[in-house]
Amino acid sequence: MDAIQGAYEPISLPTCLSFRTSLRKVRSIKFSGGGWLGNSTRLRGGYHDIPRFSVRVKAAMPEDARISLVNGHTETGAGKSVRDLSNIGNSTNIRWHDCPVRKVDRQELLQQKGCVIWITGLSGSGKSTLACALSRSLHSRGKLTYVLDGDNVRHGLNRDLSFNPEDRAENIRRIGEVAKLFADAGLICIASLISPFRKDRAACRALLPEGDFIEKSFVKVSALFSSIAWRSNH
Ligand SMILES: Nc1ncnc2c1ncn2[C@@H]1O[C@H](COP(=O)(O)OS(=O)(=O)O)[C@@H](OP(=O)(O)O)[C@H]1O
Ligand SMILES: Nc1ncnc2c1ncn2[C@@H]1O[C@H](COP(=O)(O)OP(=O)(O)O)[C@@H](O)[C@H]1O
Repeated sequence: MDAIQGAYEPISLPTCLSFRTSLRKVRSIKFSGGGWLGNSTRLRGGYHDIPRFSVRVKAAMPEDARISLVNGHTETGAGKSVRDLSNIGNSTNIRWHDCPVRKVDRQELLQQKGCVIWITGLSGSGKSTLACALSRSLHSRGKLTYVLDGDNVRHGLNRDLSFNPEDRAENIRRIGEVAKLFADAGLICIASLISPFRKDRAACRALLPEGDFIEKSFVKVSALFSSIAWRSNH
């Protein structure tokens, strides 16, 4: 797997990079290419054991600059292009704005951990039933939840999408991004989608810190729970 999984937040070129990495520990980030002299930035606090971080670059970064992550003595990431990591194209106007009220503050207020529970399974397998039962159960325990159901989202945000593989991927990508925002808001977001392709679900998982994306294949894992939930209402 690539050490650098792609842009985590919008990157405001040329001064700010923020991304996720699959490396458990990253010691420094190395810049090269574009006439740069292989600058290496040591991350404060030694090793970082979080899967994402931001780095501010003071000098202007050339378009063909490449970055690598250095993990101890090993250099990984194979010089990913900064431009490839950006999801805002050539714009230099879009910048990431941090808000002083952070996820931890919202979690503290709500007394819960924001996360995504992703329920996947075939059409008619009981995903929506399980999502609603779970939401009701958590709600009754004072937990704030929100269900993102494939059917419902296709009535609005994703009404322009069909069921071909490309549109399904886009459907899942958008819902993954919305789910990430809900989790960041401190909610327990329950996404209920067919989401048939593992790579699309993996991309959604990669948007969140480790442990904050809980995936359940409805048919295999949750059938029993669903049966109980369903029977208790029928
Ligand atoms: N091929 C095809 N043609 C017509 N309608 C279809 C098709 N596939 C799915 N559906 C219906 O769309 C509902 C939502 O699907 P999803 O958004 O969860 O699918 S996906 O994740 O994008 O694969 C889905 O809801 P559920 O039955 O609740 O899964 C279906 O009602
Ligand atoms: N555990 C269960 N046992 C029997 N029927 C169920 C169960 N869970 C859901 N159902 C029924 O199966 C149908 C499909 O459920 P639904 O939750 O809409 O599935 P999905 O969201 O995967 O399409 C509904 O009629 C629902 O009432």
